[in-house]
Amino acid sequence: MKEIEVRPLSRAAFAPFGEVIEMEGADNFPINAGRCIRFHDLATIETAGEHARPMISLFRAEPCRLPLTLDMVERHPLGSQAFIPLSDRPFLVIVAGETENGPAEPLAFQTRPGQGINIARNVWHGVLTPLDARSDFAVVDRGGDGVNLEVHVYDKPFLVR
Ligand SMILES: NC(=O)N[C@@H](O)C(=O)O
Ligand code: NI
Repeated sequence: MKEIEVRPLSRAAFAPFGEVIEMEGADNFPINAGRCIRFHDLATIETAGEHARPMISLFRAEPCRLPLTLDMVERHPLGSQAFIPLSDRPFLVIVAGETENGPAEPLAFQTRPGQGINIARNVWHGVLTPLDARSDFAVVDRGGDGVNLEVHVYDKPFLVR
């Protein structure tokens, strides 16, 4: 199996696939008479199609251990999908570019504690994958009519390590 090395998540590396949601390096300003700092406009929620609307859900996801065999990615043609951790545990982020024959070889990132992501509309990604323990996330993605899930199974799986 081809091996995919996990790298630290960074705004620059993730930029082709979406945004990193974190305070570090973010535009910020005080509000509420200085009692709160707003880390402003970290990501854009995309929604398309009939009756499209942004929605908020909570996910409780089971962990995986590395190395991980990856054989599937998915994408949401009608909207973005943001995962914001409610714990300080890291999670695995798998994304892939597009080729004329479907998803490219995937890239794998590990978040630092507190980092979240917003996967842009129609970007191939692995499903939510905590690493250390069952973890809870706030998820912001698209509600509405139509099919918002496309799945691709790779001919040959990858070993993410
Ligand atoms: N299916 C679902 O809501 N979650 C996936 O899209 C995922 O990316 O984890
Ligand atoms: Ni998804």
